[in-house]
Amino acid sequence: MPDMTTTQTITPTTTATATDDAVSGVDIELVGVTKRYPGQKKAAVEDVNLHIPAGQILMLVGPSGCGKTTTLKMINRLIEPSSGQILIGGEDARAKDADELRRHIGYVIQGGSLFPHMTVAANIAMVPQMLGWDKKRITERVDELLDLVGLDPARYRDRYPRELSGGQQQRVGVARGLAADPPVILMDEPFGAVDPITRQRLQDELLSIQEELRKTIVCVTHDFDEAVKLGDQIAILREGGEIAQLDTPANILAAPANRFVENFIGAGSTLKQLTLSRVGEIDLEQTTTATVGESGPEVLQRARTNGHRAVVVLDQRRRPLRWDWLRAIEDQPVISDENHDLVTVDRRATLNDALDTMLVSGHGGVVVTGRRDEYLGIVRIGALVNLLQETREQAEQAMSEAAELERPAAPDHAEAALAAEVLQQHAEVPPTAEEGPQ
Ligand SMILES: Nc1ncnc2c1ncn2[C@@H]1O[C@H](COP(=O)(O)OP(=O)(O)OP(=O)(O)O)[C@@H](O)[C@H]1O
Repeated sequence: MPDMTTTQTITPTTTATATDDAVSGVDIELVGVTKRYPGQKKAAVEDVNLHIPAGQILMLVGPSGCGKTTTLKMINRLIEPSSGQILIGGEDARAKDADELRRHIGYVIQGGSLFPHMTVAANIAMVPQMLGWDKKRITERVDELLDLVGLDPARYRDRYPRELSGGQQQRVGVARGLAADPPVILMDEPFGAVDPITRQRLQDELLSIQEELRKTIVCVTHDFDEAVKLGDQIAILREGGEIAQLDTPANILAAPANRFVENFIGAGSTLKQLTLSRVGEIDLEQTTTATVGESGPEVLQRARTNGHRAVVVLDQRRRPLRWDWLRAIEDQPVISDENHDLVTVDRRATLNDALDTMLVSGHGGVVVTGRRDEYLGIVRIGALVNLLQETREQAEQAMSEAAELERPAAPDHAEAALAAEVLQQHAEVPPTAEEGPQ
């Protein structure tokens, strides 16, 4: 048995232990793993020790060239380690046939990397086909997966990748990674090639899928916010695959282990705290809603009685269509079904995602949706300011405790004050003349 004393172990989080029954992932262990590329003097990855418990997401981040991809690809042996041991579910990965090993490890990369000459269904079905599944089982599985990643099977299964948007291709890539229900999924910059709003959606979807399936996921990203959002734990690597810090996102933000980590996290660690909280975790504000087809004057009266200056218009299935100022309602004898492509956020989005959307909204807030895109409420910048102020107070408390224990200092509270001020200003911006009510 190898010496495990120096292995960095990820402590299971509360969520991981709460529903252990549902975990379909298995443990991964890297023991003294080194990769030396031919002709290179220095090892790309040297003596890495990691233990990723079943059902958790580990995010690998670090500067370019530090060995993230090399570490990831050694797990499914797309890159052969020079030395060390890799255990997946307690079994030695290096003792297995590499092709066989890869059939039981999902692999998702940037852009989905779909085969252009194959339909969506054929792309997803690749591994199940290699595993010899029968046709009926494969067809059912393809449809089930398309549903899971939010694509209507009837509409998309026979399309070719060029007939899909970047985000849809990435969804198919995720479906393909999940196809044979592998316990382990490796992801290399999975959402790197899509626009920020689509990226948020894909991240939210991945979290929702993971809530259900509880795979063991190792994911490389350049985006520290993405690591904070998705990771149960984050490993920050420095050159040679050296682990500068391995911990939960909250702990890394609150107490960076060293100067390298501090620099890597960069400025704005207080604002990054917003990435730790989900929209669904805070009290949503309720505003007046109206349903398409309702009497405009009645809605107007209701909103005025409630003291609201705007109304969220919902379709018959309670999905938000637009956010009208009262002046717009005055022009509608009957509430119209006009769709303004309102940008909403899912309850699983982080407060940071919500802030991005709020800052471009004339309402200083954003509409929040839940299951099946149904309206849940709204969240305003003011609520985030309050949260940051609470975070600052907690940070101050932590700092005084840390000072006693001579631990590294927690987040910079001067920065929190500044951030809160900036947000306060945004919260106070009045609606523009055209948008403004009365
Ligand atoms: N096939 C190869 N042959 C030689 N050296 C390589 C090879 N692949 C990677 N390297 C080197 O190994 C080191 C680690 O590379 P790796 O791709 O794992 O880093 P990374 O952290 O994923 O980088 P990036 O964020 O830029 O993708 C780098 O110095 C790189 O130049």
